[in-house]
Amino acid sequence: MEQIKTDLLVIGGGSGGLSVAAGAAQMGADVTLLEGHKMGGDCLNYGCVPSKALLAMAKRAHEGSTVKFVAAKEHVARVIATIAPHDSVERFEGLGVRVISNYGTFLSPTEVQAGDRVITARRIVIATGSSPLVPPIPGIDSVPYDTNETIFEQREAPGHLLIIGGGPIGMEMAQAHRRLGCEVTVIEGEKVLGKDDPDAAAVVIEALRAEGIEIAEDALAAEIRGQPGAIDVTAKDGRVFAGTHLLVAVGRKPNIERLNLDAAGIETTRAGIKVDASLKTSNRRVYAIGDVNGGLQFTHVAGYQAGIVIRSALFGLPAKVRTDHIPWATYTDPELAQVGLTDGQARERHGAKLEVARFDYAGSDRAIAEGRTAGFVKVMVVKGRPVGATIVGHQAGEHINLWALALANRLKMSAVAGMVSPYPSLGEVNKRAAGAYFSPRLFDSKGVKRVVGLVQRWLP
Ligand SMILES: Cc1cc2nc3c(=O)[nH]c(=O)nc-3n(C[C@H](O)[C@H](O)[C@H](O)COP(=O)(O)OP(=O)(O)OC[C@H]3O[C@@H](n4cnc5c(N)ncnc54)[C@H](O)[C@@H]3O)c2cc1C
Ligand SMILES: NC(=O)c1ccc[n+]([C@@H]2O[C@H](COP(=O)([O-])OP(=O)(O)OC[C@H]3O[C@@H](n4cnc5c(N)ncnc54)[C@H](O)[C@@H]3O)[C@@H](O)[C@H]2O)c1
Repeated sequence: MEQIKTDLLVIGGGSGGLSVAAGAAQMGADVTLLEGHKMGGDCLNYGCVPSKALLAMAKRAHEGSTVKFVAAKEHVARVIATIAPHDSVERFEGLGVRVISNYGTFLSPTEVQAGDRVITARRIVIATGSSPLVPPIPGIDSVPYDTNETIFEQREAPGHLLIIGGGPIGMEMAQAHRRLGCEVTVIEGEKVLGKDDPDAAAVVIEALRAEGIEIAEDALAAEIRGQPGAIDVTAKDGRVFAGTHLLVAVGRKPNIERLNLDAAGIETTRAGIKVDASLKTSNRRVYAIGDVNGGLQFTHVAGYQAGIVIRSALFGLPAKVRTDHIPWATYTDPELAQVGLTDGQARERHGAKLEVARFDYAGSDRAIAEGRTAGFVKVMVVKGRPVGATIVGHQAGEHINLWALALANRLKMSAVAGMVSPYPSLGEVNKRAAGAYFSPRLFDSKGVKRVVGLVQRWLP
């Protein structure tokens, strides 16, 4: 066995692991990175990148271009190949990282084996991500099915795609496939996009239904029967959904099987590896970031957590994660984006102190000009500061950036209201929402009217 001593060992070369490795190596640490499968992890190979590339082709088809299903999939492969060099072994070796293309397994609290090498590290970061959860629904193994790990490889268009799960993966894939000419049925056990504001989710659901997607809620998949090309999913309440192909998108499970965490004294919960606010596991020299710790499962969260670990592991500085400023977006058309608390969560937390400012896309001249009037901005405000924002509508994922900035820096509503937005930009919806917060104070106030009356009497 070859023995390696390193400052920082990173296990997993996806969104989180690559961010830690690149940052730490460029700051002068001796860094070793283990990746057992594909550099770039889920986001590049089976997640964000292929899903957005497929949605982009689907959008073109929806707008009238002729897009063959196979051509859309080739576009997906090209996009991955274009981005891949950025996450490649070569690039990371160029940054000074020792990359080992193998899976890591703990031998002890400070040693990890990868193939025929044993690595001892001062600090270890676990960033092994998550995998699709495939629940043991009776009959599931009797039919072929896809997950996010296989669907982007399929070159043949499904005639009728059944999707179990109406979360972000289910809804993005539903719209992409529908727009590329497939029949699509979404079978959701509870509520579609259930982690989001229900009024906002309703806007997405209505738009997708209008495009011909069948969406069934409160339809927990309980049994699957059939054969290749003819699949039936039966819901708990007896409803039967028939299709030709099946996609399972019902959530994630943490990638911990290969790690032998017991040998390292690392505790887990059902969601993933247990971490404290500084992302340390129950073994104080080991951190866990990204999907594997079972928190919010997004690429930008893995990247944010990488920064926290660098601060703590490289500089020995105290660093704690925040979650109150984390945004997310579902890239259906219309998009749905959130940062901070939803209306429901804010009401529960702040009660009567909560004020909700709302502006509808229908009031935006640009949205009218573009024919994109479905949607709204809702801002949850407590004592003059936003504590959450929900946007559903055209480019909501872009517009949420402003509120992400406001929440990250604890800005006041007056900061957004004081911004001058170019007219007629769609982003003006944010300023108008801030305006909606102040307008009752300005226009419905007897005090303001009295002051204006007085001043007008005395002004020359
Ligand atoms: C279809 C889909 C669409 C998505 N879209 C978005 C989106 O639009 N925006 C967004 O923010 N997020 C999106 N996500 C979520 C995003 O992909 C994840 O949150 C992100 O990839 C998590 O990063 P990570 O570093 O934790 O894990 P990953 O990126 O998955 O990386 C983990 C890596 O660790 C490797 N590994 C596992 N075990 C070991 C081991 N023992 N030793 C060595 N290596 C190991 C794996 O091979 C993998 O490469 C999407 C996910 C899916 C599935
Ligand atoms: N745009 C984005 O940022 C984006 C896109 C895709 C995925 N992601 C990330 O990946 C994660 C996983 O996505 P996901 O959509 O798989 O998971 P999810 O947990 O968000 O949604 C899964 C859905 O499946 C439903 N479900 C579970 N069991 C069921 C059953 N037996 N029958 C019918 N429905 C059932 C659940 O009620 C839930 O609504 C997301 O939470 C998110 O963190 C992000």
